[in-house]
Amino acid sequence: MGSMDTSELIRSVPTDLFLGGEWVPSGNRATFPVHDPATGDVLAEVADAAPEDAMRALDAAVAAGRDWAATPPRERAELLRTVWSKISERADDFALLMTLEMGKALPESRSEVAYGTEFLRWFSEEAVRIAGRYTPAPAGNGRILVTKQPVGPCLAITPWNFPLAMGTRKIAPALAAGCTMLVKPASETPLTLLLLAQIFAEAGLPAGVLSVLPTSRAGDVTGPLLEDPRLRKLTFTGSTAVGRALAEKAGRSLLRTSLELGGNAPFVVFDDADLDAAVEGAVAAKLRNGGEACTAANRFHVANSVREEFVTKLTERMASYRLGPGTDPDTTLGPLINENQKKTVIELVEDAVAGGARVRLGGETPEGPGWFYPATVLDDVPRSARILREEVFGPVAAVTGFDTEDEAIAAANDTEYGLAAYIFTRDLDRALRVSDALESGIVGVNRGVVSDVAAPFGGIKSSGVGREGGTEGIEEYLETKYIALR
Ligand SMILES: NC(=O)c1ccc[n+]([C@@H]2O[C@H](COP(=O)([O-])OP(=O)(O)OC[C@H]3O[C@@H](n4cnc5c(N)ncnc54)[C@H](O)[C@@H]3O)[C@@H](O)[C@H]2O)c1
Ligand SMILES: O=CCCC(=O)O
Repeated sequence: MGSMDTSELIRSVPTDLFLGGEWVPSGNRATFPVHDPATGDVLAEVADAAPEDAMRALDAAVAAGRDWAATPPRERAELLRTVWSKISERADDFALLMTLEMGKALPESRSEVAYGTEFLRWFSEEAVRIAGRYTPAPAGNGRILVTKQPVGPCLAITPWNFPLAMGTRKIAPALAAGCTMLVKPASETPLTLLLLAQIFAEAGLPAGVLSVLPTSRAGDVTGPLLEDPRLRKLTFTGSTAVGRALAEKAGRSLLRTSLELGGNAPFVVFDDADLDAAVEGAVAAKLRNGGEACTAANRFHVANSVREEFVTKLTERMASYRLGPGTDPDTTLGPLINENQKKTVIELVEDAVAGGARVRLGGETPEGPGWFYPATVLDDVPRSARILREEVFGPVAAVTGFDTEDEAIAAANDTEYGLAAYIFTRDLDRALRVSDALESGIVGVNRGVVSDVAAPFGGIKSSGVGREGGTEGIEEYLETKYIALR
């Protein structure tokens, strides 16, 4: 199928609930609007799932669970592979849809399609490699058989910033492992996962294995699920505040829980770094996804001896980014997701500047509709500035200086978060020493993009629990069973 234009695409994307394998039309039920961040206009009205819908979806997931778990891994793998190939054929439609509902520039959306679909292919390959072990008991009185079984029905709650990838990174390993899944997409960007559900249905996914439940009442809809003993796992990606609240609820039911939460990534440039490479890495780490990535470099700690040169070059590179509607072919930086996010970015910049930070680029909000904010560089950011502690989730680079390696490590670790960190140095010993000392789940050494479907992605401290992707990702959906043999 060829690519569609905007109105054709929006008309063709499902806006109903995908409940247990069936499309449930909005009918008399309420709908909620999805906005275009470039204009603030309503793009589509989507059926608003109610708590009863979620319970029906769970009934269906439980009913389908046994058969899906017993489906040969090769068949589960082939289904994921078919969906991977169907999305790849419709890559342009997925990219345009994400740009429309999330705002990011089209090249960013295209990268996300490539990244997001790859989880389907990767986990189609992992589905057939779920292994256990068989060993003699040390006392010689028996044998130990260890097997892996699917966890059971799972609930996934996903954010708006990567509307496809944050869904496929959960759905693909869950289905590969033999679990059934209910997904609640972010209310800002439900359309992408509804289109994905349509493709799963076309590919022949059995009823009940996957449900997609857009809703404007996230807490009301997911609350009863978390209390239902038939649900066996919660996997959440989103803010630390919401993750914490959900973990408390999940804890009451002792649910298996994976949390991919907020970040506050440090980007450390040592005096021996290749500065041009560091600037390229910095631009990627900062402006990928318009700065709205949990891995986004938030704080740039730069050796004072090279700081001025680094900041001058960074400013030059970030100035070349063109702010505009994501659908405009000349745009390299799209709008932020919504008014609230724009307010947060403005507030954090104002706070830093009030404390003495120097604006080297941007810092002024353009007039007109849409939630635009320009690429911004702040230097001399004071230690007290909120932007050094809070995730800005926008195209703002906050730079501070350091003199010694210990000082750089201490500054980098001075945060409650621990998702990604970046270091630039030509000294291998230093790279390994500092990587060991950084309190983060991921370290990028001389590179500004760390995400890879084949690598375990996840954080420590307030950035979460568990890993997605890699060979580790499927383990999150598997229980270990020990069978004691005589
Ligand atoms: N670590 C990661 O892999 C990762 C990836 C992407 C985004 N994030 C983080 O996500 C945040 C941005 O995403 P966001 O604004 O969508 O986060 P958010 O926490 O506001 O929302 C995430 C999801 O949780 C839902 N939600 C909100 N309140 C809820 C409640 N009371 N009960 C149940 N569900 C609820 C939302 O509707 C959405 O689907 C950032 O902090 C970012 O760092 C982390
Ligand atoms: O926003 C966080 C996810 C980013 C990624 O997976 O690369």
